[in-house]
Amino acid sequence: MTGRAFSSDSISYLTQREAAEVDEMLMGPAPGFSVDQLMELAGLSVASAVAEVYAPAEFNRVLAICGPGNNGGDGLVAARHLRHFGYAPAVCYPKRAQKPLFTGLVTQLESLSVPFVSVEDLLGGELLNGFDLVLDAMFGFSFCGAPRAPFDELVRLVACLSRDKAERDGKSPVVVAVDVPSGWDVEEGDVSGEGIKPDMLVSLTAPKLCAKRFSGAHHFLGGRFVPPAVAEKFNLCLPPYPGSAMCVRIGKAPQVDISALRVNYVSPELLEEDVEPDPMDQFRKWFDDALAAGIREPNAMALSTSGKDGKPSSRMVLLKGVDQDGFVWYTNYESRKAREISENPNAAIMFFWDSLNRQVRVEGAVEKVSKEESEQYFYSRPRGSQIGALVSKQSSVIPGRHVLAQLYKQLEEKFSDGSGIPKPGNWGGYRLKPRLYEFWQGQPSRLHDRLQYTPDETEGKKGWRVVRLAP
Ligand SMILES: NC(=O)C1=CN([C@@H]2O[C@H](COP(=O)(O)OP(=O)(O)OC[C@H]3O[C@@H](n4cnc5c(N)ncnc54)[C@H](OP(=O)(O)O)[C@@H]3O)[C@@H](O)[C@H]2O)[C@@H](O)CC1
Ligand SMILES: Cc1cc2nc3c(=O)[nH]c(=O)nc-3n(C[C@H](O)[C@H](O)[C@H](O)COP(=O)(O)O)c2cc1C
Ligand SMILES: Cc1ncc(COP(=O)(O)O)c(C=O)c1O
Ligand SMILES: [K+]
Repeated sequence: MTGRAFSSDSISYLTQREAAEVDEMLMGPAPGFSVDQLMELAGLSVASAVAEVYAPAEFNRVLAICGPGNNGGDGLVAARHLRHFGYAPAVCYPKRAQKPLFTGLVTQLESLSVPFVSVEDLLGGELLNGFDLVLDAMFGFSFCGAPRAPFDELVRLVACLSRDKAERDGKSPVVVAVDVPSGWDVEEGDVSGEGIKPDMLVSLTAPKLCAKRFSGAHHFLGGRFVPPAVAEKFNLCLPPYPGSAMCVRIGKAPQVDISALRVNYVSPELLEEDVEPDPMDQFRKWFDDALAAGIREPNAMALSTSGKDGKPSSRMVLLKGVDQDGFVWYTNYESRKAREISENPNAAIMFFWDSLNRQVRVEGAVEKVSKEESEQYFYSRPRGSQIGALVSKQSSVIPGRHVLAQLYKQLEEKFSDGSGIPKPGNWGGYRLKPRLYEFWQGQPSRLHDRLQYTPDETEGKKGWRVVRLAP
């Protein structure tokens, strides 16, 4: 019934030879990829990984240093995607490959007005300090020996950069290595001690052995194109990519200073004259915005209740209906929340729509929905969830997961003829009838917009009064 989480200890690392063999197979008769395809996906995954860690607002000026082989090609592709992501990349590409694939990549960058800088420009002065991020795409898994000119100087320059970081003013660029940190032995790592010391490594296809020696903060895997046949042939154990992501973090979780975690919200102004007179209409508008923004489960809301002891408790529930009478969700009528609601009908719900910088608070009294309404919803649920509702004595203490699995199996067998699963008597909906709403939208310097609605009656006509609250 359940899958086990991927353990980063079990991930495969490739020798230099295996890396070349995987490459060869990928471009062999089956699966028959072209180098252009793989390079495009590799470069896109590098750009995605960079964007996941280093936001364009803070790390805007990127220098991609590109080598003579395919690692350099990945750098050219990544620079193009970074440009589209809102970065301002420049490229240093001293030994240009003459194949159409590479000349095309250069033309594409030129057509985006991405500047090319020379080695002399970089070596000559402080130019490197003008960048926020250096992308090392000099050498990948075919590197061997010591870097030859002009890359010897470039590797030295980037290596100094990372080495001296502690002594500089903290403004020197971060370094992101593509597949293999340049100057490193593909298997043994930085044996000469003269390789670069990246802050981030994006391994492609599968990490190479040298990645075991990587001690920077961020290790990602990209190159989401390995078909099962190739993975099986090379016995590759690779982590799953989340959702539609082009990259996945494979290193340790980043160390962060929790107190420094903050986002400066920037949104359009939320003005009194722009909101709907009826807060339910305003809620629907914002809910539609949340749907359009692709927020996962925009109907997830925090529900706070408190029983007769006055001690509040909160949990998430899913909004399953909204109409002029209020907000509906479904649950177990013998759960903790149900007990608290039976003792005190006053409750609060809250939505937070992260990518929109929006929060909605609603307060009011709660009552059960009719049995018919609960039944109608119950029978619309997936069969598994219906059985789940029968299985779970919500909020009661149970000895272990096995109890749930056992009962689930029994009930599955009991109803294996496909007959309808009856709604348990202790399962149903609640409706919160609003008497207060607050629409919050995040703004810079914590000077957020807050518009609060409370019921109002003017000249016998029922409506809502809107006031602005200090943030
Ligand atoms: N399926 C995959 O795996 C995918 C792989 N992809 C990417 O391809 C990368 C491998 O590319 P690659 O084979 O072209 O080799 P790479 O490492 O770029 O360098 C070779 C060049 O460097 C040169 N060179 C070597 N040593 C040198 C030295 N000491 N000093 C100076 N130069 C030296 C060498 O010149 P040569 O020695 O032949 O004269 C040659 O020109 C891989 O890491 C990944 O990024 C993705 O695009 C897609 C999927
Ligand atoms: C996103 C999300 C949605 C949830 N939706 C519901 C729901 O609609 N109904 C429900 O009973 N529990 C839901 N749960 C589980 C509750 O948070 C909670 O664990 C459960 O209702 C027991 O709470 P209680 O012991 O306070 O009554 C959800 C949890 C999450 C994270
Ligand atoms: C225990 C429980 N009941 C009910 C729900 C409500 O959602 P659905 O009816 O879609 O299962 C959830 C959602 O997470 C839940 O966890
Ligand atoms: K590299």
